[in-house]
Order: sequence, then structure tokens, then C-alpha cells
Amino acid sequence: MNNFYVSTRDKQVHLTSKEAILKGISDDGGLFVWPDLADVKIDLNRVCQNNYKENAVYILSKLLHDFTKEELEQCVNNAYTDTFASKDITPVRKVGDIYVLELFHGPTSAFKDVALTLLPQLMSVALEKTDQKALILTATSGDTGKAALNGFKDVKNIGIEVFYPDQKVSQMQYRQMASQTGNNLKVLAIKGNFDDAQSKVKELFLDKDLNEFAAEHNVMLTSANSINIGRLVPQIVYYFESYKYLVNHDVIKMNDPVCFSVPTGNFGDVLAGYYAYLMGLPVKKFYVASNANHVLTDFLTTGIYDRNRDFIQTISPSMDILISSNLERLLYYMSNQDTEFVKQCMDDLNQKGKYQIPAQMLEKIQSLFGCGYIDDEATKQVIKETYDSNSVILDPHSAIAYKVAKDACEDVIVSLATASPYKFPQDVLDALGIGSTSEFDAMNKLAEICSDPIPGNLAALQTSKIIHKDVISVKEMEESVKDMVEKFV
Ligand SMILES: N[C@@H](CCOP(=O)(O)O)C(=O)O
Repeated sequence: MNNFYVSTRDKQVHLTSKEAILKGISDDGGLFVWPDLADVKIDLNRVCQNNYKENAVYILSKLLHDFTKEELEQCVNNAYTDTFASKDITPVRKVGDIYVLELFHGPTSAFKDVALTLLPQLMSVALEKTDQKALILTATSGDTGKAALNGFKDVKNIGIEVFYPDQKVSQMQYRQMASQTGNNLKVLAIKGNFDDAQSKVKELFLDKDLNEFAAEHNVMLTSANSINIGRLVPQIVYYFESYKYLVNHDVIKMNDPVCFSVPTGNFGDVLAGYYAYLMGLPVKKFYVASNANHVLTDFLTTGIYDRNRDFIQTISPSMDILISSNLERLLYYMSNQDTEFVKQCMDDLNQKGKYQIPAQMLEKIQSLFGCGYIDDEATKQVIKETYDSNSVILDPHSAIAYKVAKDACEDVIVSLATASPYKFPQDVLDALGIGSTSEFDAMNKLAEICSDPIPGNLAALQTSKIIHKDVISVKEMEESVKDMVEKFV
């Protein structure tokens, strides 16, 4: 078994996990993958006896080979001690017939916290033996930005710059990011959508001149998005944790296969589930749940990935994405690690905005991946029905996965709840037929009917000051990064 990460577009690239985490994305534009992933087998008996932190260390140690056990234990302890509102970190709640995996009890109330409390720890360890600093460029459609800012705030030798689409995130997401304090960070709205921000950030990672400029200042550019393997790996843990819950609560017997419904835009969350499957988690099917930007549903149905369509702004903004980055990693594994094939698909996507996979590969993917999507109206209906029938309030993203899970009619299905409803209070109240005058009025009204209290970080927004007000064009992003490099060193 080799312990190196390679690029999805070139198997000659060889990096250790520390190097891959620091680099973020390969120079050829590909994403880092570990070829021997399927040779790792996780002991489910051990998983069912371990607590969350023990499982995190156990699973991470299988994938991050050049981190010592002590380093991983330290990272995991720093990440998950007293940072999550639930002692289980990612608790499961039965809602109707569906097992809802709640991933939003972290410091910024979104599932991204699970990885973004840990990635700063991993990156700091990886940086230790270099004499360099790291500048993180993050594109966000709403949730990653705040979780990354919170995770990297004032971390030694690391700076962070976040780009979010102006007017295309929820009011709460905007306030969370725009009020962020810290000495090593910058938050900018860009004129465009998430795809514009993510594409530009990827372009900047590959820009030779910019990288040389950064290197002259002893800075390397890297990512906190799920394109970074260090962002993805921590998310594998909660798939095993939900399986532990089902076994330990006698819902299933050990080794019984289960299904997952995952709301996704950038394909990172569901890919983490696929990684868990490759490592031995018994999975019957993953259901990929989308909003009106259903480029993934279409791909999984027809084998044609086509981003040439209107970008639709929805009430589930974190999933308003037409270029789904991590699908590239799935193509790598599903094509038997054919990096030429992946490169061709990605070139087609860049040049024509579309690509098509062979029928046989589509069949292979469909044997493990189902899909479904709903629009805003249907999402609101699900929020209302779930509240009326179960007294549980789902956020719009989680509601989409819940509906796809219900429609799947599987025996045992886990539906991922990725954000707190308090991040989208006006839309959630609207779905329930309750009016509100502002997002905070909505938040307080929601608290009267919701079984969970308002998370502290969101309640605090009522009095926090908006600090970051700049809106720039996509073109101006490069200048802004240069400016950050100079100020940061
Ligand atoms: N849904 C994300 C978009 C970026 O996805 P990531 O998982 O690659 O960070 C967001 O909320 O920002």
C-alpha cells in the first residue's frame, strides 16, 4: 500500500497528507486523492464502542499517514473539546421514520464546523516543520465562509480571505461573516455567484505569478473548501458515528447496510460518505439531494454534466452551485483511477461547460447513488409538514434531504441535517405561515416554537457590528489577495 496522495488528473504527482493539506489543490488543477483508499478497512465493532473523538483519531490515522497518533489526538482534542453544543458532537434524532443526523451543533451552526474546527489544527501541525505561512482563500455560498473564519481566526502563521456572493447568502450568513473579528482575516462580497468565486479562487491557486509573489513573501496559498483533502477527511467520521447510533440503538444489526440522504452542492459531504463506504461502512445507497440548481440530479440520471443553464437563487443558498467540485474525485474512483479520463472531463467542463460519462460508468454510479431535487415551494411545504407532524423544524437544506429520504422509501435511511433553522429564520417562518418584520424578529419568534434554543453565536449577531463592507468584482480578487499577502507577513 502506498501512502501518497496523487492528483485526480495526474497519477505521477506524489504528496504526503501534510503536503496535500498545505497545498490544497494540485498544480494541474486536479484534487488530491489517495489511490489505496478501498484497501483500508475500518473495524465497525471498534467504532461502535469508541466515543466520537476516539473514532476521529482512529479514522483520521488511516488517511493522514504522516501525522503521528499524538499529533492527531492533540488536533482532535483541540477541535472537539467544549466547542459543540451536543456531547455527541453529531447526534441523531428520529423524525417520523427517518433518522436525522444533526450536524449543526458546532460554533457557527452548520455542518462545516465538524471539519473546520479540525482543519486549522491539522494545518498548524503540517506547517510546523516549514518556515512558511499559509494564506487560505475560501469561496463560500454561505456556510463554509463563517465556519472557516471562526476556525482560522488569529491562528498563528495562517491568514484567511473569504469571498461570498453579494446578496446571495442568507441575512444571518451575511451577518455572521461581515461581523467577524480577528487580525488575520479579510471578508469580501463579490459581484457574481458562488461559481464565479470558486472558479476564480481555483484560478488564483494555479496562477504562477501570484504564487511566486506569495512565495517571495514566504506565504503559500491554500484552501479551506472541500477541495482540500483536510476538509473532507474529518467529515467521514460522522457517517460511521451515525452507523454506531443505529447499531447501538438496535435499529439495525452489525453489518446491515443503510442508506443516506445528503443535501449537496459541491459534492463534498456526500463524497465523504462515499469514502466511508470505500473504507467498509455498509451502505446500500446514497441519495444526492438538490435544490432548483439540480445539475447533479441531471448528471446522475443521464450521465451528462451540463452547467450551461440559469443559476437560480434559492432559499437554500449554500447549495446554489452549478460547478460541483468534488464530483471530480468520484469520477477518479469510478473510472478505476483513470486520470486521463478525469482530465478530459474537466477540460470539457472548462471549455464547453459540459461532459458526458460512458453508459457503463453511469450504471456503476447509479448502483450506489440515487438522487432527487425539489424547488423552494416544495421545500417550504416539507418544513411545514415536518413541523406539523413531528414538531421538528428543519432548515431549508435539511428539509430537501428529508424529502428525498422520504421519497426513497428505504427501510433505514439517515438524512443529514446540515444547518440550524435559525440561520434561515425568515424563510422558515414563512414556510410555517408566520410573518416577521426582520431576521431577528423571525429568530425570536422561531425560538417560541422550536425545541432547540437560539444558538449563542446567532443570538449574539443582534448586537454585533458589521465590520466588513467591501464589495469587489471578480477581477479585483487577485489584487485583494496580493494586498493580503503583503499585509499578512
Ligand atoms: N456549500 C458551501 C459551498 C462551498 O462548499 P465546500 O464544502 O467546498 O466548502 C458553502 O456553504 O459555502
